[in-house]
Amino acid sequence: MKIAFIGGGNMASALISGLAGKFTAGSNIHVVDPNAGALDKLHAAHGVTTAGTVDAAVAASDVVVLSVKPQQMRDVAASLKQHLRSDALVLSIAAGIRGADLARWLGGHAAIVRTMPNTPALIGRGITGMVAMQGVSDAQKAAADAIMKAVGETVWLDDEAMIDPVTGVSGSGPAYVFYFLEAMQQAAVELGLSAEQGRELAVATFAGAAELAKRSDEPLSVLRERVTSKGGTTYAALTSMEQSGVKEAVVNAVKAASARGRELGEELGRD
Ligand SMILES: NC(=O)C1=CN([C@@H]2O[C@H](COP(=O)(O)OP(=O)(O)OC[C@H]3O[C@@H](n4cnc5c(N)ncnc54)[C@H](OP(=O)(O)O)[C@@H]3O)[C@@H](O)[C@H]2O)C=CC1
Ligand SMILES: O=C(O)[C@@H]1CCC=N1
Repeated sequence: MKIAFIGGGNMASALISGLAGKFTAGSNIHVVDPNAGALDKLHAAHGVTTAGTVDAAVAASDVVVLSVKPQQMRDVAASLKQHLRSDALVLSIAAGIRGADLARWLGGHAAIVRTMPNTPALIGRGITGMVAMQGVSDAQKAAADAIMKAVGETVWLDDEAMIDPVTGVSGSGPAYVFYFLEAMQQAAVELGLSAEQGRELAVATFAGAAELAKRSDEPLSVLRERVTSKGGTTYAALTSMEQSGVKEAVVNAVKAASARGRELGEELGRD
């Protein structure tokens, strides 16, 4: 399977790192991006072929992943449409951009799967929300699933509108985790530990707790309560978080990301 990426930035690089040499040989992956330095790095790391603009290798690809910023998508689609094979599967990873708009910009191309991956794909631990537009065959749906499963888990959605909530939870989610880790590290340092110790303790705690939650069938609240001894240290911390409105702030943040996804689609889809 030949896969072309249009846009070789952060998320494309994470996907390519997860796919090259595992799902398919790096030489089966072609990356188009105007930044020569980024292309050189991807070529050196994974043996992918590269180009500065859409070219014949894109036209020869079975799958074309659209991995430019949402604001760049309309122009990219316009420059891509005359090169796109009618049977090529298009995977869009862009936040917001609606399938119908993309199909129109691509001159009525039918086979489009909208996806919302996340950067842990880099280490095969991503999770991708996916929705197939009408016109995607079962074989193409299976191919899209196989590509994204090669870099982690997949969750298929029936309703395209649900891709915005997925963006809010898991697409943007790694940034919230890193933000929380930064706060835990800062607290560790303020309490006298070194930055390295703070990072090690915080990261191991997050990874361990997340893995425990993944392997458990119990409600998350039960797992939390097991850490929380009556009148103890965790109780003191959680009471402080409640008083500071941490849960509400997180809920509002996820909703803000989801709303921004919907807004981007509306803004950028307008003719
Ligand atoms: N980062 C993430 O965690 C996630 C991102 N996404 C989605 O992935 C997409 C890319 O995001 P991200 O990787 O963060 O963004 P980046 O800006 O890192 O990557 C986009 C790349 O596309 C390049 N580009 C611009 N115009 C063209 C063109 N005409 N042809 C080919 N390449 C072009 C950009 O170059 P230049 O910088 O010079 O413009 C840049 O290198 C977005 O749509 C985003 O919504 C989805 C899930 C998670
Ligand atoms: O911040 C963004 O818009 C992209 C989409 C999800 C993660 N990063």
